[in-house]
Amino acid sequence: MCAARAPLRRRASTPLPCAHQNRSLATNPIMEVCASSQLVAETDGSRPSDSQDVEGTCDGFFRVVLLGDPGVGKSSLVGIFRREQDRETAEQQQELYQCTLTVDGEDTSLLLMDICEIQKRTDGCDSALRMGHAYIIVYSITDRSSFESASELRIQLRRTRQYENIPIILVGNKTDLVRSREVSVEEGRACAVVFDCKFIETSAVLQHNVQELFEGMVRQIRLRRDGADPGESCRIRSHRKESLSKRARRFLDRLVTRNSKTVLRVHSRSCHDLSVL
Ligand SMILES: Nc1nc2c(ncn2[C@@H]2O[C@H](COP(=O)(O)OP(=O)(O)OP(=O)(O)O)[C@@H](O)[C@H]2O)c(=O)[nH]1
Repeated sequence: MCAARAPLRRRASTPLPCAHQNRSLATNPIMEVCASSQLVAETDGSRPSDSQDVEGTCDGFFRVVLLGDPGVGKSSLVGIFRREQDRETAEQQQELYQCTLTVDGEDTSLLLMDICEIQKRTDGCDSALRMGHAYIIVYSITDRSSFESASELRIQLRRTRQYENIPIILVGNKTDLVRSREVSVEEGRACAVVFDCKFIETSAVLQHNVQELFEGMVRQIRLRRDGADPGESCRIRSHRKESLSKRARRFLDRLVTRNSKTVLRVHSRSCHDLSVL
């Protein structure tokens, strides 16, 4: 069904497809990509056109930005697309990777961007939140504070891209560390429902559900690209806009004050099914 093809693999040291020549680690990779991006939202918050939700790609690449606390496994998830020899000669900061996935018989090229840590030092993730066609927000199931950070990131993203229906997948990584689990599957799912995004748990170390994650992301991108009824999509968006902030804030408050034995009762809807909107 889905196969990662090696030839389009990207290393941070190789040129980006759209005129990002002369890149060095001393420069800011996000700003370089942003500079040529047709997708970057105006800094005054003006509304980008609907067609920019998942179109306007850079040379046919969909920019998928990975966000999340340090150490949750972003590089490890992206690293699964690296070939073995690349890992051996890995530079310290390889944050951009191209890969082409064949999903349901169609190729889709992704530019995976694990760059938030670098960006945090300069503008607190702001440009990373503006430039992605799609987002993967990662937390570690063994680290509750990373789960809370993921929720905060979702709110920030919502604020920054409020008029856009961008694909977002919340990822609970490190499921192999069963005994150290601090965040239950139900909490992850509940968070995704409240925050109106998709959800999956992975183990980068065991490569469990990693392919499903990236396949799912490709499907989410295509579902928006092929969007059925733009009118309906607009209505859904405006409804979401009205209610999400309040729901999200309430959920975060409950997270912070929750008793560890309390079960968050939120119906799962279809947040675990990455092949539907
Ligand atoms: N057991 C286990 N360890 C993992 C998993 N994913 C990542 N790790 C480990 O967690 C540590 C941090 O992983 P990274 O991939 O560097 O995390 P990161 O989110 O990219 O961290 P920053 O680069 O600091 O933002 C490494 O020691 C990884 O080997 C996983 O699924 N299971």
